[in-house]
Amino acid sequence: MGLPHVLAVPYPAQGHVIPIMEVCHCLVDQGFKVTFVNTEFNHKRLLAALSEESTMEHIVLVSVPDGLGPGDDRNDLGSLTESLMKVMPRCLEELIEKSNETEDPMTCMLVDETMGWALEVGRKKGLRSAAYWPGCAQMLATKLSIPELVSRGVIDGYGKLISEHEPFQLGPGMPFIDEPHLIWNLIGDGSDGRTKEIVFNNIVHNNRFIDVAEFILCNSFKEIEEPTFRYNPKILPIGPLFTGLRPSRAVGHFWPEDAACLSWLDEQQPGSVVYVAFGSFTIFDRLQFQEFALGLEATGRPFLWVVRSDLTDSSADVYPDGFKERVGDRGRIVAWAPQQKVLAHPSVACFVSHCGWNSIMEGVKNGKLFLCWPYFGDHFLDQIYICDDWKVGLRLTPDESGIVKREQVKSKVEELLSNEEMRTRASMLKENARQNTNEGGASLENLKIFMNAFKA
Ligand SMILES: O=c1ccn([C@@H]2O[C@H](COP(=O)(O)OP(=O)(O)O[C@H]3O[C@H](CO)[C@@H](O)[C@H](O)[C@H]3O)[C@@H](O)[C@H]2O)c(=O)[nH]1
Repeated sequence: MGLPHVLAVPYPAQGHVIPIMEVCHCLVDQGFKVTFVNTEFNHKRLLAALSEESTMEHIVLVSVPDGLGPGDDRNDLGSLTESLMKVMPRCLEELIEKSNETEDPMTCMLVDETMGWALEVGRKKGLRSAAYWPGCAQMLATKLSIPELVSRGVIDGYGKLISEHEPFQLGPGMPFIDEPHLIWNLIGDGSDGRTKEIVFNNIVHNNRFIDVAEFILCNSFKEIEEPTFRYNPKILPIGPLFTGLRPSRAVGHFWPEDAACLSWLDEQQPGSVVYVAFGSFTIFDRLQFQEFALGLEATGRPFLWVVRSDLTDSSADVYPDGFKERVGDRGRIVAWAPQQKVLAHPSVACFVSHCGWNSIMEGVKNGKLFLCWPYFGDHFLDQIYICDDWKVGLRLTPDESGIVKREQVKSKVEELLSNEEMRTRASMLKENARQNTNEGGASLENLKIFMNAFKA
């Protein structure tokens, strides 16, 4: 008999490809072969960003079209989602059929929950499957509870809160959710004003297939979302994921990592550096970007700042006059960092973050404090967890002109770094995270249950 063979299908976004790739490395360690499907667009980026040292042993990278044209906006998540649903099912079927002619035919699928329809492809082709959700469990539980919320009279059949100004709780102890925090309202409304509707309909559509999945996995752990795991025990936490720390494992970056910043971190004092990164989607306008730069300068602290090539809406040199000369070697700016390694570095004191869930898990497992600056989507809910529930971070809040001013950046960094209670709580979370992924830990046990089942 051939190797157990997984077809891994992430949603085509950086925050989805990385964690699914991490799970795939765990599967490879357990003797699985993996075929990892990217869209053609992302496949090219991923190959171009691979470093020479990193390996993808037993992971075969393949690509399929996303159905969009060469110049189309792939950050328009509504049209991307719609297009994928049209073109990808047939491509996946073909991949499965082709593998049936090899020594190791595909035996199971690991599907991004956002693309639940792919579970149906697997079912038709006789594959076992697991769904993976890269955000917080609470958000997944909300998505899966749409029929319950409709029958409880909380939302209508279009996802609108019936009592608009009354936040609701999905289950006891879970965070309160109001209209703007419903996941289908979080992504904006795209250029044609249809994104909310597309996302809501897509969730309802996906929910029809979730029962096909034998496992629903997510990158979280028991202690940080206990009420949610009680409310929906089908959601199995396997986090925080950790492959990104193994030196030679490629985790699927879309941009080449600037590894030299690790040597720069080695030269800094322990617990001194402000690390700033806003994930793969966030965009700043020029004015806010400059104001923030001046805020970092005003902290007087060493900082490592990820400025992606597309972080600002301006192609010109956007830094304030004389900024780079004034901060000199105290400030290190990179286009893409090896973030997991950066957050594990003892020189890093805190993380100024957009609150993407992967970034949060990476910060939490390293005991870091957060300065939260949510951008869109789940970031606002994640911020509530950090600041109000776990109490390991503070908010950066735009003033009445919609700008986070430099004085606020400076004062919040100081307030954060002088807060001993927060530091103690962050260390406790780090310890919880470690226990979960150590031998005998709940997350590791869940991961093993899933892997052993699919190996059989
Ligand atoms: O310089 C960098 C910056 C980021 N990363 C990595 O990129 C990933 C970014 O993921 P995340 O922090 O979740 O942010 P987004 O890329 O914005 O992720 C999208 O996907 C996530 C999972 O669904 C959601 O939680 C976010 O809201 C959504 O924006 C993380 O693994 C980071 O380690 C790097 O390696 N280097």
